[in-house]
Amino acid sequence: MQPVQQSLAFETVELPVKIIRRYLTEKQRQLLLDEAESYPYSSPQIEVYGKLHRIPRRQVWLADRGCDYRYSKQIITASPWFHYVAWLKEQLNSEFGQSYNGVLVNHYADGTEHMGWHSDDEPEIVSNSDIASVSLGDSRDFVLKHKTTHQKHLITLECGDLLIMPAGMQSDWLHALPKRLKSKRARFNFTFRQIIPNYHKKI
Ligand SMILES: O=C(O)CCC(=O)C(=O)O
Ligand SMILES: [Fe+2]
Repeated sequence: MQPVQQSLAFETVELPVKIIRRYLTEKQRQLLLDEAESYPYSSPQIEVYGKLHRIPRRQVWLADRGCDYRYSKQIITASPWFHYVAWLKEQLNSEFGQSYNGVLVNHYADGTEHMGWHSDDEPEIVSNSDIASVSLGDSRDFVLKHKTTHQKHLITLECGDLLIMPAGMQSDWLHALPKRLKSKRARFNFTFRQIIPNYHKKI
């Protein structure tokens, strides 16, 4: 038989991030989901154009002692690590040659909860470190937008997926987790970061 001639022209799109689908096994997903139900979350108020608003999700910052984080003009003190998330941090550090010392865990109760456009470019993040993002629970769309060309990418993140945002991409790209009103289930996201210890300590 004659080989079929490929007549379609395929465009290859270079993403600014790397995705590893189903990085966590079913068992690991379950253990981490069960643990994440009991983290000490809160929904702090943040100032947007001079007005205070509660963030539209719950979050907690788990990190090594002294690795406090500043989020929208507020210092978030580190809460201690939990067993499975600490295991995952060690796993990522050894597999990807990183030195993560903190993780921001976001809990979105359903598709009404979301996160607006931003870059993870706080000055306490070690500049040559990647950010590793692990998703659990319901699938949600994650969007990227280039700051000058406005080029956009949409990636549906599913339970157990790992997304790597390489060092340097935050200066060119914004990202967001938009509302998805059809989503009725909860989603957890873990963004592992490397922070300069004691950055916010007054001398
Ligand atoms: O929930 C997500 O996938 C995005 C989280 C995020 O961008 C962040 O924590 O900075
Ligand atoms: Fe982010």
